[in-house]
Amino acid sequence: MGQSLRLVTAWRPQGSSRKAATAVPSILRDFSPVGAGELDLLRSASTVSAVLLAIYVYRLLAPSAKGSIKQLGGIPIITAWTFFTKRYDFLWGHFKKSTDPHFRFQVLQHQVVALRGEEARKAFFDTKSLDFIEGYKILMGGAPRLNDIDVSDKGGDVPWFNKQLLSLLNRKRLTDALPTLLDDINNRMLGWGKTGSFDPFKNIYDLVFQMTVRMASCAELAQDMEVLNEVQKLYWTLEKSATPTALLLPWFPGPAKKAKEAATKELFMKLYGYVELRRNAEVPSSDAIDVLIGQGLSSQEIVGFVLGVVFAGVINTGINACWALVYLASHKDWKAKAKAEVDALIEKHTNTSSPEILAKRLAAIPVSVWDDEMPVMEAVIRETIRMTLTGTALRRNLIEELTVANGTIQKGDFVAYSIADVHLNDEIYSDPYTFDPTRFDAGREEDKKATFAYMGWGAGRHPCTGMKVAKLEIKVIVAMMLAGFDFDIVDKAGKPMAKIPVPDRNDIQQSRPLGEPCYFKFKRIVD
Ligand code: HEM
Repeated sequence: MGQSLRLVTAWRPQGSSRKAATAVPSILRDFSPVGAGELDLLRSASTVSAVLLAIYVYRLLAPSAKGSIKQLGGIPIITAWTFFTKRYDFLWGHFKKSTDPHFRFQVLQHQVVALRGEEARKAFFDTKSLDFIEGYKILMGGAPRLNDIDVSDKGGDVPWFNKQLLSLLNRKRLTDALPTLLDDINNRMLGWGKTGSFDPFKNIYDLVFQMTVRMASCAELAQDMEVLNEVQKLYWTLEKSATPTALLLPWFPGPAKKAKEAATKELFMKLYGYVELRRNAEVPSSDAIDVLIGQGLSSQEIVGFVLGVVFAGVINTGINACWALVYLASHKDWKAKAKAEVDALIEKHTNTSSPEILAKRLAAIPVSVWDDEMPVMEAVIRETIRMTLTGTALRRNLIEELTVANGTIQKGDFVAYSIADVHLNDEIYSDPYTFDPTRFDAGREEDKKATFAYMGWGAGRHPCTGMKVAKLEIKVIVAMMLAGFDFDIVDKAGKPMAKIPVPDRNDIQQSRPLGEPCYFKFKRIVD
């Protein structure tokens, strides 16, 4: 096990490593169920042992019988533990050992099939029998389940959730929300002072949290900083309660389960209070909670919906707002291009000689322009998401036995697809670890090289329904930073970073930089 972990840690899923896996010595070493010292012993053992070893290795290397998917050996609880603690290394470490498009392993009583390759990807995202909610519920955790606190929950009804989301996040509503979102950002930024430094993985997440709550709930909650901070704390308690123990032994009455239930209850009660407050208000507002009340939803349904938006939105939008800024700060040419784009729009859509603050001037740029007339920002966000979104999509096969890439997926099996399989694949993206937004330009279009080669917003049966609001939030945060501040990326000592930060691909929750943390040293240049 130790040896396999070392191999795992050193690996990165570039196409070349897959090719390397076909070289005989590497295969022998990787597939060997014994350590190097033990192999030496075996080499000097009797002919009988050598023959037995040869048969054993042959059986491991021989093509699988039709329909069978190789099963990982080892102790299921240890396999499962690594799947939860270092998911990226776990999946790619095992893929490295073979050229197969799949392998199978056990997580307690559950069977999980990991897939890779174009055929598998297409099946994964297009097949009806592979259920989205069931996949994430058990193998991901995090999001609260109201059923756990004896409250009926529509959270598992994705079409219902999407319908509410689309009714709330249309262009008209985003237009109405834009000035308030920019005010929220500005107020937070005023709190940073005129010069200083901050951890983007704290301050930018705080911003995104407030913006997400603003879009999904009501003004009373979004602007009460004290309650908002409490809600945010509960949110992170829940995100972090998805410990291996809590996921593997959900019935176990340990501290993680207790903390999760207490946080779910408290969060539910707080949000419920705001829904009731709005229900009893004399004058309805245009905030999300009021719209949902107007549509006849019960208070429980509204709380479930608000929680759904927060859990679907905060992490992804937060991660990508942070990394877009980190990549821009690390690539001065792109930072200059993106800033020029924002400055040109301010120039075009606002009166630059007016004394209005930057947030007000940015709010005067129509949402249609934010959506459609920012090619540099679009490419930066697209490339940022390609580089950061390398986590694992999950499904559960609920309806019927399936054959995918010649392997049988039984009814009840879980299925895992690591998005790194496309996003960091050097047969699709040249030099995939380098930030290069021009890879999407006409003439190159690397994201069109294979089926579902770009998975940034999902594909097939479950495309992201929050894309528009997420992009708008990232763009306004980045625009406020570019137009309002001089900022540089620095290390803890305030010195320029020695290397461009890389996301920790095992950090499922926050995708913080691997190794040394980074900070932004800033100076406010436009109020
Ligand atoms: C930069 C931010 C975001 C990124 C990169 C992102 C990415 C994705 C991806 C890759 C999927 C597909 C997952 C899968 O197939 O397993 C997805 C689905 C989804 N996303 Fe997002 N997302 C973002 C923000 C948001 C926000 C802000 C919301 C809600 C307000 C949201 C709501 C959803 C929902 C509801 C689905 C499932 C849709 C369905 O099953 O029909 N996302 N997202």
